[in-house]
Amino acid sequence: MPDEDVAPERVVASGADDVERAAEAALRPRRLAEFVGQRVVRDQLELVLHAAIGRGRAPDHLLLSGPPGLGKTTLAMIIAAELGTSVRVTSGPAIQHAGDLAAVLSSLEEGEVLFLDEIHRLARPAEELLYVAMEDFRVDVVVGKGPGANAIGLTLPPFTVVGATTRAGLLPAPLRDRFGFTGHLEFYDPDELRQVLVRSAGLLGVELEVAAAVEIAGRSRGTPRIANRLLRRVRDWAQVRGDGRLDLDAARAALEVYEVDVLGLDRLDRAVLGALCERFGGGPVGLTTLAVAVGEEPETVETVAEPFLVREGLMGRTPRGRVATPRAYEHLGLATPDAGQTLFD
Ligand SMILES: Nc1ncnc2c1ncn2[C@@H]1O[C@H](COP(=O)(O)OP(=O)(O)OP(=O)(O)O)[C@@H](O)[C@H]1O
Repeated sequence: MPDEDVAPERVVASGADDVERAAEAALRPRRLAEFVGQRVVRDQLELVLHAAIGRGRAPDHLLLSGPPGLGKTTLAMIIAAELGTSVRVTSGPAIQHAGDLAAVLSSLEEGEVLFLDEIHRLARPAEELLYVAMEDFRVDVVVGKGPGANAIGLTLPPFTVVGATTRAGLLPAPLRDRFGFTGHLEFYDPDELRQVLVRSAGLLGVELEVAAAVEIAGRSRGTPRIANRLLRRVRDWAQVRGDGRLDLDAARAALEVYEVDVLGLDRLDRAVLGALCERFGGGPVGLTTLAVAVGEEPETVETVAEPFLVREGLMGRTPRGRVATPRAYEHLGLATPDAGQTLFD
């Protein structure tokens, strides 16, 4: 799970736990043509892949970057499918020692894709081993221990690393430079999310009315993972409390139960924003003070609530602390401080 997602139980958290990943697997598009949105990256990838297929060679190593839940894992699987090859999956945190990576690398078949999720979290020795493997298709395996230890160089068959990262900026330059292509995934617009939802509903075998799809899409924070999760919650509501139909009423009622508002804010987001506007007069206020006011750890406020609030233009970060924007007051149905002053001046 990406490190910024510390609260997987939030219905709007952008990360996923293992149970959810299993549910997601069934909804993954399998080919590039089924992958909704991300027109630029899709276009670029199509070129890279078709050129490699035409030459009968493994393509350059490919890096995918962007926030959690936008489709990096999905694209890695699609890349392997388009190349007609298999994919081996591992991640930075799963590789404890360089030897773990050497074992994976030396078992790769010709043309295989190695998907390295959260590549920015690889330990240094493993990273160095990866440089050599990516550049020279070679891995040095140390046999024995102490003074009698011997490094044996193994030649690897050509393969393609697909790296995924939520923090491209954290990748050391030598590692970044070994990728021949970097695709940046962007947040999806509501119409793209609506298409994701319609496709997912079809796969789940439920009928989703257009108005309900639009409603869910608008509250999904630009993220297909969240859209699919909200769809499953709406389906639950329709089954248990409704008449089974996924219509606008069901969508609104379910999202109210899960306290996801019209912008996709949940209870924590609103608590942070409410404290900022009402208790601190719109700020500026320090992160720690703000976190204490809502009974959360500063890290949770900073990594879970804040990025979306800033992206939505509801909160600003200044050198003196966090500030609420006029849009925040408007969203919470509060009078802006300026409007208040005009009343009493
Ligand atoms: N473009 C898309 N079209 C349709 N479904 C998508 C698309 N992108 C993502 N999804 C769906 O969203 C879910 C999450 O996608 P995925 O696991 O690929 O995200 P991720 O970027 O790898 O996230 P993480 O960084 O947390 O691993 C999956 O169920 C996937 O099917």
